[in-house]
Amino acid sequence: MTASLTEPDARPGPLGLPWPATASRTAEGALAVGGVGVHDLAARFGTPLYVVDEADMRARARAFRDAFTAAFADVGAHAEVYYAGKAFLCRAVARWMTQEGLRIDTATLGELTTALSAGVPGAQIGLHGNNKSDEEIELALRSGVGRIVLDSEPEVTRVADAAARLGGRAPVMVRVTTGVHAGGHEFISTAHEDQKFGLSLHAHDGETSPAMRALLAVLAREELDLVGLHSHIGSQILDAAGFDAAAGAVMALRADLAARTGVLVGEVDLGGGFGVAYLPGEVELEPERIAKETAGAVVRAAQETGTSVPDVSFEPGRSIAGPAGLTLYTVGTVKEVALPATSPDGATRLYVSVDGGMSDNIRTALYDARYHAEVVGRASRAPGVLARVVGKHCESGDVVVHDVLLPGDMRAGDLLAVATTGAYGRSMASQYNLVPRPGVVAVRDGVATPIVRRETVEDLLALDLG
Ligand SMILES: Cc1ncc(COP(=O)(O)O)c(C=O)c1O
Ligand SMILES: N[C@@H](CCCC[NH3+])C(=O)O
Repeated sequence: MTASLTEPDARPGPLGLPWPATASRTAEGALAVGGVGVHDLAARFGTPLYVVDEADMRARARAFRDAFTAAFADVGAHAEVYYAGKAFLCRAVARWMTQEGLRIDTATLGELTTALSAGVPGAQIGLHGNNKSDEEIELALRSGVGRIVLDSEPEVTRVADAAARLGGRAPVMVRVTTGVHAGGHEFISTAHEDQKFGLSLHAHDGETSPAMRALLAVLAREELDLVGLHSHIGSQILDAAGFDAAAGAVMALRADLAARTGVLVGEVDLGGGFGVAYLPGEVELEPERIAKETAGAVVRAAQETGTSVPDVSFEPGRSIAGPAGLTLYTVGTVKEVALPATSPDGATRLYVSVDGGMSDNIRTALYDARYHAEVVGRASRAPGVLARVVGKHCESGDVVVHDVLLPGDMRAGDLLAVATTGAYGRSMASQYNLVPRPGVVAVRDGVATPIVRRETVEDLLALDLG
């Protein structure tokens, strides 16, 4: 049993983290988000349903933009924030982010096309990807994206050749692996990163690192404009120290390139990865704190390397979308399961099955992620019992919430919400067991607006060519 288990609390009033900012309990004990009650949402749109608190998501985007702009203006530099679309992207979200002054980071043809189709100007879009297709590179170039982040040496040639074919130039960044791998509370420094992204700063031949080789190759191609260096160290990071180390490593590479070639790269992107609160009592990495700490780190690195402070950019995804979203489910089977006598969790566990599962939230199965859930359709005075929220899939690992205290009087038909599912929920959803993916509804000022349609079994059959 985890230490973070808290007694279910259905008292009226605002809920606070990990719930969306506008979430509150009505006097009857039901949850409302964005001024819309969960019974209305379930009746109008069905369950499972992803619900996004639009005001919260916009406010989070603004908070990062404002914090980075202010912290870097203080040290004479310009900062841009790219919303990482992989967390959750649809046209409405792309428009919200653009209206709040953010740019959009994309990583595939689908994300790039969605951002463009929302009306985001190409110049405000970045394209990532460790295995970009020709189609992705060409669309990026044709739509005039602000930057293509190169992830390997062959890609230098591929993007330059594509630009030459199209008769234009390509603004590029080079993504480096700094040896800092961060995630959760931990970060470990390693000389090599045994993973697929980016170009190592470590010189295997003792002379020129893959990152430096790629940079020299970029400078040798007249179709390429080297606009920046890029580093992304991990995700769900709650400590600024990893960014400090990464900034130092990237700034050292920037100084080294300048010493070798006279080219001082204008921008450094330190990626995303800012952690959020998934459970009651957890804290998130505050925008002001991470902005001030990274600005300090970049200035220190500039002083140490005797170079100017570059412009910077960041790519938060989870910290903008995650806490603004929840998933609403209807409870089905409720089963009390006897635990082995040796179990530290007590005599029984209540298995609460919901009408979705690992197809709408794979993070629990994939990363052993922890979530918080509450009964949100009613108040209950029943004492909390140790429960596990599971889905409807044919898999014993189909768990949505490992451990949570739920009222002992849980029953079929109850509405249950899982908090902090706004990032990497819908965007990583599957149709496992031919379960159609849930839709997404934005709630704001008492109005619910569907922004992604729920799939139907007919949609699935339409893909099936018989
Ligand atoms: C290159 C890059 N940028 C940004 C992000 C967004 O990360 P997060 O959602 O943790 O902020 C990721 C994902 O980890 C990424 O790979
Ligand atoms: N999808 C992951 C994060 C990966 C971020 C992409 N580089 C998650 O749900 O936590």
